[in-house]
Amino acid sequence: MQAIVEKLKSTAAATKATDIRAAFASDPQRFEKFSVSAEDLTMDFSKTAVNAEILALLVELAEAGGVAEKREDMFSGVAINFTENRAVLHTALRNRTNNPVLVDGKDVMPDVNAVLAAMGKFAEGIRSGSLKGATGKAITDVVNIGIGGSDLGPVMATLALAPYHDGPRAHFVSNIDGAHIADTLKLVEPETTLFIVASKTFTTIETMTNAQTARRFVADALGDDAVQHHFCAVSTALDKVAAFGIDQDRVFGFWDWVGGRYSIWSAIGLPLMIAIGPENFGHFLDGAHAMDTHFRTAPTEKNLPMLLGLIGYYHRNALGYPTRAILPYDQRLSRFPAYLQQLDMESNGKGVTIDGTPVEGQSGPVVWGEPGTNGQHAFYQLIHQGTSIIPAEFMIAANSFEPELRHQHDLLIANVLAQSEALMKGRTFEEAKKQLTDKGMDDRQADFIAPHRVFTGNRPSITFVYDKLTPFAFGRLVALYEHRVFVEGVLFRINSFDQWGVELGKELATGLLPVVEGKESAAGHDSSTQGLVKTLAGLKK
Ligand SMILES: O=P(O)(O)OC[C@H]1O[C@](O)(CO)[C@@H](O)[C@@H]1O
Repeated sequence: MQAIVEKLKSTAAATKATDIRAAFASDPQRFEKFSVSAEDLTMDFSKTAVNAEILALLVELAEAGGVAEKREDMFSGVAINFTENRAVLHTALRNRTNNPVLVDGKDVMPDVNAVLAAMGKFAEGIRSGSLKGATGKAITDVVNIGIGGSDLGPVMATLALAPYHDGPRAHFVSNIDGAHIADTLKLVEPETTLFIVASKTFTTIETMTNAQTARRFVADALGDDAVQHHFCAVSTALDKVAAFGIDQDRVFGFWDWVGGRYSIWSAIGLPLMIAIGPENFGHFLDGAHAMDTHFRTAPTEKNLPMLLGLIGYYHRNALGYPTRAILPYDQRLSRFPAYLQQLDMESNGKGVTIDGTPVEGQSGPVVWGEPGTNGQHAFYQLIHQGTSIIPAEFMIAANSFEPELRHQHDLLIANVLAQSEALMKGRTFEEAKKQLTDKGMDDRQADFIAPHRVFTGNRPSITFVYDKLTPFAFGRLVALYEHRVFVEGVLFRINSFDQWGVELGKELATGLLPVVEGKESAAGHDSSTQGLVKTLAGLKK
């Protein structure tokens, strides 16, 4: 692998691959050569430092890394999450062909389908008003209580598919900060609210604490007996849910082979299903399944997740770019960057390979972003003229849900195209100076000002274009990014499916609570922690 990385570096230098502007100038066919489509979804990577030689090396890299073999291991239920001895089968949750998927010799599809059917029945009951609250009133508000993968997927997806939202209002509470649940409870009435307690493990302190607060909210207003009518749960830990006191017929299970950050396709998607209905939820699964099939069958040079992952790896390890910006030109994808932060950084933010040795080179980049055009008026300055190169990933639909505002959508499209063009082309000193002198500035002053108006250009971006953000298109987009993370993880030679890096802080927080509450001394903690405990205690009212 390292040999191919070295070859990528030397080839990029020898072929001047990073001079993207020159590549466009010399090849009018560049877009045709370096873009791929699957149905209405097109990925344009012509504005990256890729040329025929680099592409050939990336294909070689995928082969050397054994990506195709690992991909089959994942789809066929091999326990590739070896540190937890688990298969990784979120793809089974959207396996719309229903072909058997075996885990330890047992087909998981009957269970998957049974939970999906139970979710559908429950969601329809809430949506139609046949499942009522304790006082006989229909449910008008659903509050999902979860964190990480038990929150980010549902909240991001419910927002993304807002045009399909015809069920009760949806709210999401995640933070242990009491402000989050307090502000949410002000918006809802106990009699007409359903709380979904969503936790894979059913031990997460944030979720359990918020769930207890919500339970008091219902019990104080309507009595203890009412609680069962206003709660349901989603978890893999059915025994723990029973101990919380939620009725068995209001519990929707999933399995340890579904990672938290890959769980939106499971019963964790219940708030989304209640919001948009089971049929649209099914289209969302269909879209992901279409991407799974594409990922599994398309040749590497035409395979969207493969190319996205290979270019991501190339950016990180051959070109040394430390971050990437996710820039959806779609307000409804405003939480997509946050969702991808967990998906990507919790999966690939590791420093140890599957052999237990340090990662050679770099693993996952910092992922960040905001929707356009808001980002343009905030941090794009740095992307265009800063000293770090930040590969940008743009996404835009050809059609919006507001045909009456077509002129606004055309403006949005013009903006996204302008950004990728500006990043690639830039503006030379001569061009900048001419603009100034054309406006009447004298030569000396123009020489002084022009350097500040130079854009180096050659800044890479990938643009995704699709028809419209339907449930199908959205499911396909999320699955595309999941598989990209997979491809990069294989190339980094890490286990993308555990998350031990979140444990230490959790353990220390548990130990620090009695110290913060003043029940135990801070002795034994470092002097900074002791000092902060003391300062906070001094301010405590
Ligand atoms: O669904 P749970 O078990 O409450 O976990 C929530 C989140 O916490 C994490 O374990 C990280 O702390 C995530 O991986 C997970 O999505």
